[in-house]
Amino acid sequence: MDDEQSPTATWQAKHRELYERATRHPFILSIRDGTVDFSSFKRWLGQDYIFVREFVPFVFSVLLKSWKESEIKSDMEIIFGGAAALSDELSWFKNEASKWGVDLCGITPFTANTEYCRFLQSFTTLDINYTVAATAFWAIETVYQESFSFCIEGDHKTPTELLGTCQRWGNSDFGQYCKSLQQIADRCLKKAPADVVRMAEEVFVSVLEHEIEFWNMSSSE
Ligand SMILES: Cc1ncc(CO)c(N)n1
Repeated sequence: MDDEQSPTATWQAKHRELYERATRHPFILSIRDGTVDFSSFKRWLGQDYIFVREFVPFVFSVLLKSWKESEIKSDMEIIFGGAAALSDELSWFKNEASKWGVDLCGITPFTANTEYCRFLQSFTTLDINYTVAATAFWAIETVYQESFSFCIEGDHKTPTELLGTCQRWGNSDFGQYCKSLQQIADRCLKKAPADVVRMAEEVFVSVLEHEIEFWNMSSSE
């Protein structure tokens, strides 16, 4: 991919510090170096289950926008692939939670989670256009991909019990899927008017901030 032509790659470079705080968070580094506190992991697991449940209507709203607004048929198929995988993902959370003794029914979302979920909900209205929603979708998935792939590459000391979790988002198929989402976002952004591009950049920054708060919430007592 030609980075100079990619608005999303430009933003990754422009907001590098924030981007690294989201994708190389101390919580992720602690998984990779094996010092992670398992009670933090369990907190993350329960909170992320709540998040993914809210992510379902968000992803379907992006799907609906792609069906209405995109001229490229493959967009809908890529997004539908992501949407369809969420059913399996929710089952994975339930299975993982029972392995760790986390009761998913008794979980109350923390503030950072509630705020992130409210942010997701704000995209489901029809006045948010496809370009902005697709940018948010790409950013949300990519933070997890870059974070968890880092835990399984190089000479990591990721605890065996956490390898499945890291592979779920860190595997190369998920990486390829994120690249497809990036191509969708870039193609839309290149022909979008300036105010839409500006809004998409703000959304990208907001996603990074929400992701950092989500990791903070998971790793703090
Ligand atoms: C907080 C958060 N961000 C991104 C993803 C990726 O789907 C997730 N599961 N949770």
